[in-house]
Amino acid sequence: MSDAGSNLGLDEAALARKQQLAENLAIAKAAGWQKPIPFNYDTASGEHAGAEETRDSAAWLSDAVIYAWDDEFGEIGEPNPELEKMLFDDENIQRAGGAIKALSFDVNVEGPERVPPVREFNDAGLHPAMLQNVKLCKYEFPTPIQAYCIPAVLTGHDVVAVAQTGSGKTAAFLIPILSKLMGKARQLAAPRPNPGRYNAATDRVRAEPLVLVVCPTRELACQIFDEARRLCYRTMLRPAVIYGGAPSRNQREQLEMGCDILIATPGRLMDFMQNPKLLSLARLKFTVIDEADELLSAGWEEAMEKIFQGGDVNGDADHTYLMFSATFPKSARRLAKDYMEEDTIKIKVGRVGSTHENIKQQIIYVNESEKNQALFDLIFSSEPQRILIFTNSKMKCDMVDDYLYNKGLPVTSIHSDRTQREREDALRAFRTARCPILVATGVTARGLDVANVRLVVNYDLPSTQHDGITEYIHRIGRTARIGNEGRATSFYNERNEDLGEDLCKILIESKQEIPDFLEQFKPEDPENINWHDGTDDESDDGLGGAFGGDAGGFNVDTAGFNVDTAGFNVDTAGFGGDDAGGFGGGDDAGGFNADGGDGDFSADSTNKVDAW
Ligand SMILES: Nc1ncnc2c1ncn2[C@@H]1O[C@H](COP(=O)(O)OP(=O)(O)OP(=O)(O)O)[C@@H](O)[C@H]1O
Repeated sequence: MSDAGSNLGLDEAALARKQQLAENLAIAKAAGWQKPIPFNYDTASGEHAGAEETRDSAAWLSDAVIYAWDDEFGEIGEPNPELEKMLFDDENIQRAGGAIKALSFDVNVEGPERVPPVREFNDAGLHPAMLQNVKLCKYEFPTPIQAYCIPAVLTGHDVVAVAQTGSGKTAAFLIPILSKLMGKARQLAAPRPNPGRYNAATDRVRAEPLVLVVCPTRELACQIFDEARRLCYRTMLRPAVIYGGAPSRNQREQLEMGCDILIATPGRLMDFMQNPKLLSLARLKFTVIDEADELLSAGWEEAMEKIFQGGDVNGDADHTYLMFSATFPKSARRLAKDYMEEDTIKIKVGRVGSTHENIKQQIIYVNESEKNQALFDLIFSSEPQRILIFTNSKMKCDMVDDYLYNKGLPVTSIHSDRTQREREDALRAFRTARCPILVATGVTARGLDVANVRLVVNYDLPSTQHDGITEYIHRIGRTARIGNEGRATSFYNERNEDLGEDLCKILIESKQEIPDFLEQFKPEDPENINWHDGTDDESDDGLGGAFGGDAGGFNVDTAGFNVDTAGFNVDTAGFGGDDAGGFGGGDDAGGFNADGGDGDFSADSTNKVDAW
């Protein structure tokens, strides 16, 4: 065939593709989907444009604006209406939904002293600035994990806390920690230039944070930073975030202005820890390990060692450690014990690794070769909505993205081979619904909090070799957050039989329908499920059995619990006021008894009621 002939062939094929795309676009449009926005990799990738050059068009998340404190301010800084609007009134912020009751589980607390739950933020003894910020966030009531974590942090003991996805764990640690520091920031914080008159040439300082929050993914780090920006509003506490993939220079510049709350991914943290002129951890009062079971799993050992006892990390007893997650398999719990104090307070909401009924889970049988069509049918079976689709490999992720794009749908994708610029842009497009469909690998499963994700699709179910049911719980937890409702549809076939049993158990536990093809995996006694990962096995979990069945620890009956009559006095409980530094709030709170009794607390008591 001549060159001209082959060109003609190509042109025809290209023309046919164009026509097909136009037809697909028309179908998608008729179904209500907006036009897809192609992602321009040429201009956005680091190689072509250079990370620094694209800064003005799309700032790195680490450069997001924080409240500018002025040393002339009194206890609480002047309001900044523009920033306030940006931080608290963004239409894309997640808001609590009406189905909040589903997050109500038995709360099991174990520790050396009584932890009196707080039913209202007003009663939690929070610093006035924190209380204001909580109101601006539109948080009306503490979630169960917050109700117990706020007072638990007050006791000064280490804390391990486990609660379902989307139940407000980030605020559960940030609110008490930051509130506590607000009353003492002037004494505790390292000297730093007055931000109002900062001169980068002469005023740079070493960052000496009081709080370190470590989490496994960059996206999650930025999200925690966002929450910290909100909760530090109008205070002198300066949050900063450091994470891989984005230019170190920007992050270094932020640290050089001073930093009280450092949110970090482990790799970048270790890099920066090597430069003692830039970062010192000697002042740390709190270290939080978020998604702790992930960070305690293989691959992160070196980072964890350094964070717990490396370099100049404050090794004094006034340094409190906290660990949080929605899942905590037994293997991770054993490791956690090596790092935590003996008298750690352990809080679990419901069964460790469980999920809630607000997620309507559906498992459908789909052969590998039919998955694209099944996905198409699923997407078009309901109104346009925000959808998150998980695949097990980067290649599949790209393939599904291309497939949906060619079907005329507004889709984008994210995985670990993408540059950080691409990752941030994809997530921004998803958050703002410019691209309401996001295809992702597991990298984004943990922690991601995007408002209004109505449907999660497991195009591939996670294999048991890659965290199986634990990853499933985190993935489906991207929908139905904080009292909202959502659906999680998973494509199942014979390749997923390894997951069948656990899947079946989760469906039973969360009162979902069991499809026929999973009947074979039904446990003999559905009322009494045995979780092989040890979540219901309290023996030898390294944490004193705290995360086992009901017999370990105690259940506090919050239904019959009345803060006022129970004699709990917030003023003496430690937070706020002049005495804000007295982390011995637990001493006073120790006399508190949830049943209004004599305060003779016993860790074995099993007063059972539900929270929230
Ligand atoms: N008390 C509250 N009232 C209303 N909304 C809240 C409250 N506390 C937190 N939120 C919001 O709930 C959402 C989910 O919180 P968060 O991301 O901390 O959940 P999580 O428990 O850490 O979930 P995951 O396990 O998936 O990481 C966030 O958007 C947060 O702003």
